[in-house]
Formats: sequence, C-alpha cells, structure tokens
Amino acid sequence: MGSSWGFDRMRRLTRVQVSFRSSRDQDRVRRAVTQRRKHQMSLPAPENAFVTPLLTDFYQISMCYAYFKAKMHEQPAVFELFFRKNPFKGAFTVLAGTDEVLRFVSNFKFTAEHIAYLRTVMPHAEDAFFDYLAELDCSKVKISTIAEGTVVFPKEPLIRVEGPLAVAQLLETPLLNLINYPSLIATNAARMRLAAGPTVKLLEFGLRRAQGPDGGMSGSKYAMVGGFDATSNVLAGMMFDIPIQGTHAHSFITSFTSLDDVDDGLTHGPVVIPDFKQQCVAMRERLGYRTNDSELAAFISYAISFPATFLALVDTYSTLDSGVKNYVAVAAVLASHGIKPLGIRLDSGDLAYLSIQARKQFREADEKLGLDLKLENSTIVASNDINESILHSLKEQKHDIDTFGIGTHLVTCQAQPALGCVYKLVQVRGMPRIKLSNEKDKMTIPGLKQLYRIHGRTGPILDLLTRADDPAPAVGESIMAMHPFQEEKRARVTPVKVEKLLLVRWDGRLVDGYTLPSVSDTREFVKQQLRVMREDHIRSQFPTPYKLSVTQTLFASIRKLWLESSPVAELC
Ligand SMILES: Nc1ncnc2c1ncn2[C@@H]1O[C@H](COP(=O)(O)OP(=O)(O)OP(=O)(O)O)[C@@H](O)[C@H]1O
Ligand SMILES: O=P(O)(O)OC[C@H]1O[C@H](OP(=O)(O)OP(=O)(O)O)[C@H](O)[C@@H]1O
Ligand SMILES: O=C(O)c1cccnc1
Ligand SMILES: [Mg+2]
Repeated sequence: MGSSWGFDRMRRLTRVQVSFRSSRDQDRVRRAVTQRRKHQMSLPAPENAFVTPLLTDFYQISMCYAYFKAKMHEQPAVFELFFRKNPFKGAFTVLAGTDEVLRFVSNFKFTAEHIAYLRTVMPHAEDAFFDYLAELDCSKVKISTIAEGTVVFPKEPLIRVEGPLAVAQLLETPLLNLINYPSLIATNAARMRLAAGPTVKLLEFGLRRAQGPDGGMSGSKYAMVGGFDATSNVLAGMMFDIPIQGTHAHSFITSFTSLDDVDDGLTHGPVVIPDFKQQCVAMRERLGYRTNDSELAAFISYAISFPATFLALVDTYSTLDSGVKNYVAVAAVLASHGIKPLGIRLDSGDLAYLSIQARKQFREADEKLGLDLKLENSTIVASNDINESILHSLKEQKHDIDTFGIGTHLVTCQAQPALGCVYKLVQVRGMPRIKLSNEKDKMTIPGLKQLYRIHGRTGPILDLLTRADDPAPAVGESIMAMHPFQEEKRARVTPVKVEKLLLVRWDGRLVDGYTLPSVSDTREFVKQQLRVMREDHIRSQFPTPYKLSVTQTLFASIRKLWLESSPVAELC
C-alpha cells in the first residue's frame, strides 16, 4: 500500500527542489528511484512518509562523517536495541513496530533532496562523503528481531543490527522512534485488556486527544495489537484493515429541540413503520415515563437512520431519569417490530452504579411490557476518562458494562508517556564491547548473542541469553541459568520447550519466506502469550519480575570484559 499522511507534503517538497538539481543530481535521483523500486519489490515504504534516513538526530550524520573520515565506516559492528525497565510499573512489555523497522530498512535511501540539504548544514564536509551517502543502503546490513507482538523483558536484544559501523549507527534514532511508541501503546492496551477481563469489548477512541496524526494512527493500530476490538479512527480502519465502530455525540442530541424536529416513519428492509414517532411516544406513555422530549426526538431520529444498530448516548440531560428511559421507549418499539436495538452509552457519572441501574430499568421494562422483547440484553457502553486503574476499580464494583470506549489515557499513555528503549554498540571489528555504569542495571551485555525462551510444563520460566556460538539449549537438558551480573544468583532449569527468539528477518534483503504479520494475527499472538504467562508476572500491582538469565560462558565473557574495562584506582 505505502500511502501515508505525510506523503503530499513530501511530494510538495520534492517539487520545489527539482529546479535546483544539477544533471549529476538528476542521475542520482534516477539511480535512487530505480533502487527504490527494486527495494519496494521486497517491502512497501513505511506507513508514514516522514520515516526516511533524515528522520534522525543530527549527531548520527556527524558521527557517520567522522567514521567516514577515520575510514572506520565499513568496519563490522553489532548494535542492540533494548529497554532497561518495563513501563507502567509492570513486569512485561509487548514488542511492536518491528514491521515498520523492516519497511524502513528495506527502503533506506538518501534522496538527492536529502543530500542537497545535508550539504547546506555540513558545508565543510568532503564531496566524497555525500557521494558515499547517495549510494548508501542496507544491502550490507543484517537485522534480527524478536517477532512482532512478543512479550519481552528488560535488557533483551529486541532488535540486533549487524553491518558496517556507519550505516548501523545511522539506524539508531529511526529504529528507536519506530519501536518505542508502538511498544508502549501495545503494552498499555494489553494491560487495559487484562484489567477489563477477556469478555468485555474495548473500543479505542483516542484520535482527538492523540499526539498528532502519527500518534493517532499508531495509537489505533497498536491498541488493536494489545487486545482492543475496534477503533473509532476511520483512516486506521482503511489502512490497517481493522474494525471501526462508533456511537454519537452530545451535539447530536442537543441539536434537537422538540419532537417536531423529527420525521414520523421508519423503514428497515421489509419492515415499514409509518407512525414510528407516534409509537415511540405512545410507548413512553405506556411505560409511565416523563422524559425530555428533545432527547426522545434525537433518539427516534437516530433509530430512523440506524434501525439495526440503534445505540443511544443517554447522559445529556439525566441518565436515569431521561436518557435510559427514552432509550427503552424507542428500543421497545424497534424490538416489537422484530428489529433488535443495540444499547446505550454512558459518558459521565458513576459508571458502575449507572450501568447496574440502567440494566435494572431494562429488566423492569421487559417485565412491565411482557412482550419478551429482551431489552435486558442491550449493550451498555461506557466512556469518559477511563484508565487502567478505573477498569480495575469498576470490576471490583461489579459493574454491568459490556463495552468500554477509551481514548485519552490509552493513546497518550498518561501513566507513562515514553518507553526508554536504547540502542547500544555491543561488538566492533569482532570484539565485544561493554558500557560500564555505576548502576549495574545500566551496564550493557557485550558481544553477539542469541536469546531463547525456556518453557516449563505450564509456560515460560525464563529467557536465556547465550553467546551466539554457544550450543542452543535443548529440551530435557539441564542448564545453569546465571544472573547477568551477580554470580551467586543462579538456578538450574530443564526446558520442556525451547523457543529461539531473535530471528534474522533482513540479510541485505528480506529473508526468503518472511511476510509481515497482519494486525489481527499479531493481536492473536499477544493474546495467546498472555494466556500462558504466570499470573504474578502480568498482574498490574507489584508484579514479580520475569528472569533474564545468561549461560555460564556468557557470564564469564561479561566478567572478563568488565574487569578488563574497569580502571584500577590508585589510592594515596
Ligand atoms: N464507579 C466508578 N469508580 C471509579 N471511577 C469511576 C467510576 N465511575 C466513573 N469513574 C471515573 O471517574 C471520573 C469522573 O470524572 P468527572 O467527575 O470529571 O466526570 P463526570 O462529572 O462524571 O462527567 P463530565 O464531567 O464529563 O460530565 C472519570 O475518570 C470516570 O472514568
Ligand atoms: O474520555 P476519553 O477516554 O478520552 O474517551 C473519549 C471521549 O471523547 C468524547 O467526548 P469528549 O471528551 O470530546 O467530550 P465530553 O467529555 O465533554 O463528552 C467521548 O464522549 C469520550 O468521553
Ligand atoms: O463513537 C463514539 O462514541 C466516540 C468516538 C470517539 C470519541 N468519543 C466517542
Ligand atoms: Mg471527555
């Protein structure tokens, strides 16, 4: 597909630059276009057209130039992308955004416009550097990633980049940008799903409060990955093939001023009810309700437009004294003609109490009418500033809500606005590198490594980092699993199942047979994993940390490099 919300602007920029191009530049553009087409045969461009090699921090380009000047740019390097702490005071994170990373890498190319701009900001740099940038792509780069949607833990290499030092360095900022927010949103959504329980429906309503168009689009996509059921975002529905849903707003209700504002008749397929309005008013009478007329008019009008999906926003004037009763009057008429009404949306007040009272009113109406209309089964949707802890609290209060609409807290991740993924060099010219820190948690784990998930009988027990050339752990063979930095912390484990987590997806080109997973496949994958994780690892409050261990050989390598790299203080 490759269409994107930044595309028109990029096209305009391109057009402005065209007249300044020299014939040498034009050749480069032609080469770049051919190259781009070749790459697009493997993967489409990133979803957002801002995602280009220039979507980076200036220091990446500066370092690239310095590597180039020092003739280090082609030296083989290995970088790892990881985070040090789970978000939301939790013990797990859902990895997301790897699909966009692969699309970015697949299309990585500086355009002639990019290079013309870089010349203006680096006037002293040699021409040869810009010629080098113009030719640069990811054909010498190897990217391994953990699968999209995997439940991951601190210090695990989520993405490993092997390749020439300069280009691998250039990938730092865009890769972090492409992983941090999607993983944060997917984790936030997964936590909300755990808090709400498996049976309620979750709708993402965040577009209006999201951090710009990209925040809105990513919010909708990755909320689905984390376990939401649908979004209100129409463009996200079209682009990501995800279900869209919606109700209506207070302005629709307040735009009606009296029953005169609404037509009489309703038609739905073969069902024609010429005096629908009169029937609704009569039903209200029969039920003994005294409600707001203009609200009833709005509901009747909405039912005429959407007979089979009639869902009314009930809190505009008085939820229990008007909104719910007006819904019941209209719903009863629809149901008596064989058209099933959908339900109500609560958008203020005590959502647990109101949901229970609304259901009670549905039941009482069923009993009073005695027509077997089953209004009791109407759906109750609740929205209004809902967050994870409110979901837990509503559950404790035994709410009677079927569907939650959640916006602001979900897409802005108000509880923790950023995931702190970092990108660190772990090997250069074949030599493992370590970054020391006074805080052990901030030390890097050096060298080329592999990551395995070790399962016991009921699910994952720990993740094991090995040196890349260590033998893979095997089912039934006992392993000593060591804490990465504390020798006394170790355990023996005999795997029932071993899962290799870090998989090569790009090796100069997309590896044969790999296709990007759909949003719904990833969503299902997240769900399956959370089903088998130990409950104390995924609980919302004070969860038990999941173990990341290393093999004895990796432990020894870390130790050796640690000692070699630590200067010995001279005391005097
Ligand atoms: N039973 C409940 N338990 C815990 N939190 C609740 C419950 N019912 C509602 N809430 C939350 O309490 C907050 C109520 O916010 P606030 O008082 O601003 O809204 P309101 O007055 O009900 O509605 P509005 O201001 O939109 O008319 C919301 O975050 C809502 O999700
Ligand atoms: O509360 P959120 O989780 O962000 O969910 C989306 C909110 O957006 C809509 O109204 P809006 O907030 O625009 O206006 P209102 O609160 O005054 O109804 C909707 O009625 C929800 O309340
Ligand atoms: O469809 C809705 O009810 C909706 C959509 C977005 C935001 N608030 C509500
Ligand atoms: Mg609001």
